[in-house]
Amino acid sequence: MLTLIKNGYIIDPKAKREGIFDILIEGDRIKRIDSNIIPEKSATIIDASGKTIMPGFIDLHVHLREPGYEYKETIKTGSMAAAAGGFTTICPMPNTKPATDSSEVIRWILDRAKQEAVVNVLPIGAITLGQEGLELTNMQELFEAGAVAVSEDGKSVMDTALYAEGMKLAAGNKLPVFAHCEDKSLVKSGVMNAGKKASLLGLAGISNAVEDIIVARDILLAKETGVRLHLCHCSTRDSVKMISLAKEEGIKVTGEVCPHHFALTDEDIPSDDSDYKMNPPLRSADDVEALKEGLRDGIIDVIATDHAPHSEEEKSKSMAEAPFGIVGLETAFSLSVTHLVKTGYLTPVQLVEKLSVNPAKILGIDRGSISEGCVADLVIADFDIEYTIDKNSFYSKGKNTPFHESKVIGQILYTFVAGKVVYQKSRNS
Ligand SMILES: NC(=O)N[C@@H](CC(=O)O)C(=O)O
Ligand SMILES: [Zn+2]
Ligand SMILES: [Zn+2]
Repeated sequence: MLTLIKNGYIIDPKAKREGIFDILIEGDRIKRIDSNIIPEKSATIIDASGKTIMPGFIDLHVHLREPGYEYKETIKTGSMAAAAGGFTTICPMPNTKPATDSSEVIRWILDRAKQEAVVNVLPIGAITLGQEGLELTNMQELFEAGAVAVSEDGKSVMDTALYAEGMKLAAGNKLPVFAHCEDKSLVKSGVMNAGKKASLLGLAGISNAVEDIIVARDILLAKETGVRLHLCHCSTRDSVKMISLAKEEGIKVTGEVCPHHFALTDEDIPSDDSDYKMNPPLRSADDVEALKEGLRDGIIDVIATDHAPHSEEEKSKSMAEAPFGIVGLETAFSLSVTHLVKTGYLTPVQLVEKLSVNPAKILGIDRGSISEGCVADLVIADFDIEYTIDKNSFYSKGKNTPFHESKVIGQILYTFVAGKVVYQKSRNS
């Protein structure tokens, strides 16, 4: 099986290739990259003139909800949403039911993904049993079963001594720790950023200190234990500052920002609407500016979605009652192009670094490039097309997004995983 993608503009920072080329795909691999390829055998031809070709995106932070919460999302539907968003590899967090805290659950997810997923699924194991914060998981067992990282996402490990022990075990097994930073004792009943807007809406606030205190703690623990620390969904100016300081000191820390945190501020929350409720919350304009500058300056390494689907019934409740989380896989690229590339914060090359090259590096996987001989995980996108986001067109079961009917720029046209088209934009979407 041959596929020839003609005249696309390749952006591949890892291979230092940028320009218009043809790509010949044979089976699951990239066979040739050159100008004007004429295949020996008959090939399916895709005209990519005027379009951009990038290595497939890698999302370090998704919630696929399986096992246990299949009414919110399944590995199958989550993977289809990923494909539609240009993501060819996704890492599901362990807050499932049961939690991903044993080799059995890791193997079950991998098995299910092999049968049903249209993209690569690399699971993240829990740090404590049942994510209860009391007893560490067997990280060697998780690693051997296929976990690519450990995390307690959904909450922090609040017992600092236990966490330090966990970090040492993770480091010993070459597993990075993906940290959700939230001091539970400070949150109380908070549902949105503490500030003027929260007071105006009469809702309880979540201060920046809730995140910043644990970011500081976790960086210090990483310094002491030598673990590779990846900070999930950073939302505050001080998180960016602390990551910058830690990097200057040579501590092995990386940072991630989610599209909603750079696309919206707390002032954009129109009313008591739980489609604007996520953890951490939408922050102030000053924080948003710091996140965008952090991305621009290379302090923030990764854009990840924290795709967190919930049912319509759950999200029809008020801010105070509904669960935290919004979907993100199908809007991440457009929001990034609209709010980072078109506004001059990131070049398209830097965007590919944040969405593909750096995540691959953090996972230590052989992805994030489209060179000859590589597995053909790639996307074809249009950086200039304008469209209106429609949540009803999502492949995800979750429709919980604050971006429904938002006008954005940039769209995914094709997604290839191992040489196969797993998503193709239909003419009227
Ligand atoms: N981000 C969220 O608001 N929710 C996530 C949990 C998490 O990422 O902490 C979820 O699992 O729903
Ligand atoms: Zn989290
Ligand atoms: Zn999460």
